[in-house]
Amino acid sequence: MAVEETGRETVEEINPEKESKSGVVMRSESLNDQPSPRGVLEIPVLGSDSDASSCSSNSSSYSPKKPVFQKGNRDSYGLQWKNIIENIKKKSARSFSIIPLLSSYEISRKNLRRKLAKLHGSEEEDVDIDCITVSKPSWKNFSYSELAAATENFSPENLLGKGGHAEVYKGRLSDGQIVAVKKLMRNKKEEEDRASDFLSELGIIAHINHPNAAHLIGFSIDGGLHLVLQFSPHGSLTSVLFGSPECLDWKTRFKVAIGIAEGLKYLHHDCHRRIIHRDIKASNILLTQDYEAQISDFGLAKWLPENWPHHVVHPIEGTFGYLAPEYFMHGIVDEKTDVFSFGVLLLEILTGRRAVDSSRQSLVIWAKPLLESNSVKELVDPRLEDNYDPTAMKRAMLTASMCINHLASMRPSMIRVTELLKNEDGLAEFQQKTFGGKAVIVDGCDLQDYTRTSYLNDLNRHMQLVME
Ligand SMILES: Nc1ncnc2c1ncn2[C@@H]1O[C@H](COP(=O)(O)OP(=O)(O)OP(=O)(O)O)[C@@H](O)[C@H]1O
Repeated sequence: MAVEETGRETVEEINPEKESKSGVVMRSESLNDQPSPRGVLEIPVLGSDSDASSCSSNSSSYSPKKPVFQKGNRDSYGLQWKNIIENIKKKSARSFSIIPLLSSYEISRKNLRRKLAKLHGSEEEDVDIDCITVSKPSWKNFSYSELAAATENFSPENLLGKGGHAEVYKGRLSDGQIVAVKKLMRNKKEEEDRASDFLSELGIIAHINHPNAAHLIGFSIDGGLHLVLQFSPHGSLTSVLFGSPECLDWKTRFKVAIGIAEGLKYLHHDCHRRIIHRDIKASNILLTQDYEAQISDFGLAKWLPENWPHHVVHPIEGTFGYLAPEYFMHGIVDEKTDVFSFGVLLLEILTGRRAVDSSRQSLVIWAKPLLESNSVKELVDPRLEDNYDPTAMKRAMLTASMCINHLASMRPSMIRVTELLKNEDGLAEFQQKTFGGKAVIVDGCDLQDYTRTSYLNDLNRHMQLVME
């Protein structure tokens, strides 16, 4: 069953993002580091299932766990979640001029009840969603004054970064903890849409718990919408990879690549409902003190119930250069959309080149022939010189090749990607054979499909549309 989702048709047009004739909301953030606003949220406020699913792990010793559905147990977590929603509803009623949240809340509860009934194979009326709670540590509900004090009144000196719909400030809480405060900006977007975006991001980020995913500390709905996140001292991968005169060494690059792969594997395979991030890119990868990669910015993320092979969304949002062909051509969203973006990100890590360079050349288009001819030296970031592990580099190149396959079905799952990168099953299954002097990957990839130029044609056509 494919689920067609037609989000609101409003699209912001703030440079460098623009809506193409094909109805695609594009970001060209790799051209510069301008904000990349987004226009639409497709996840219903509460019917997003976000209140009914959980994925947890212990960050010190991670072991994926399925969520615990506890019927009839209105414990603190259930109440807390309910209170958040109620609070935002109240705030919305007070400070937002338009309040469809109340009605959409009821509709979403209905949706959730229906979906759960389907999953449980029971009648809709039988499912009591009020009683579905999950075990999870609590997050703090901050007041505006606490966050203002922590960030010195959101002073520009504490500004860590600015995205399309948020400003992120460094802050010190009263107990001394250093945090990142993500403040949703008031832009062209309707207030109600921002509240929905906030709930959607909160709903997902609050339910994930993995060393390679951003960690939520709390939130605030006082004086604006804020997420309080663990602070990442090295900022984003963009700044470390492209914005620093120092060359990121190979070992760290490879560790970051594996971390992102592990984080995506967790989102796709270890959560009760699969989570598709939809905006995997270098600026959404944060780095901890010891360069552990953390996937952040779940503003576009979507839940995908087990019996839904994919979503079909419109309009299409994302960042130019990272989008899979089936997504930008047809709006199809599933795990393989993220796998493609991961492939592009992996190429950025290997080559030191951006997904789209200053002359608007796509990294995928540039790298494909080099990957096919196994031209390691031409492909690898020249700043690395010869300081890399050639075997690991080869594995990474092969993995990237597979991830950017234009056919979604040919791309590996993130489980396979982590195995490949970590060489868990050796390179045997994944050898190269030489055909007419060309090295070609033969890991289940159809040779003809792999070497077809249709992706390049699609991408070129798409690029023309976007740039028009
Ligand atoms: N926890 C954090 N620690 C340190 N820096 C952070 C943190 N979170 C975000 N940042 C910085 O702020 C920038 C913007 O954050 P984020 O991507 O969440 O905003 P956004 O508006 O959602 O972006 P987008 O345009 O992708 O939607 C990041 O690229 C990063 O540089």
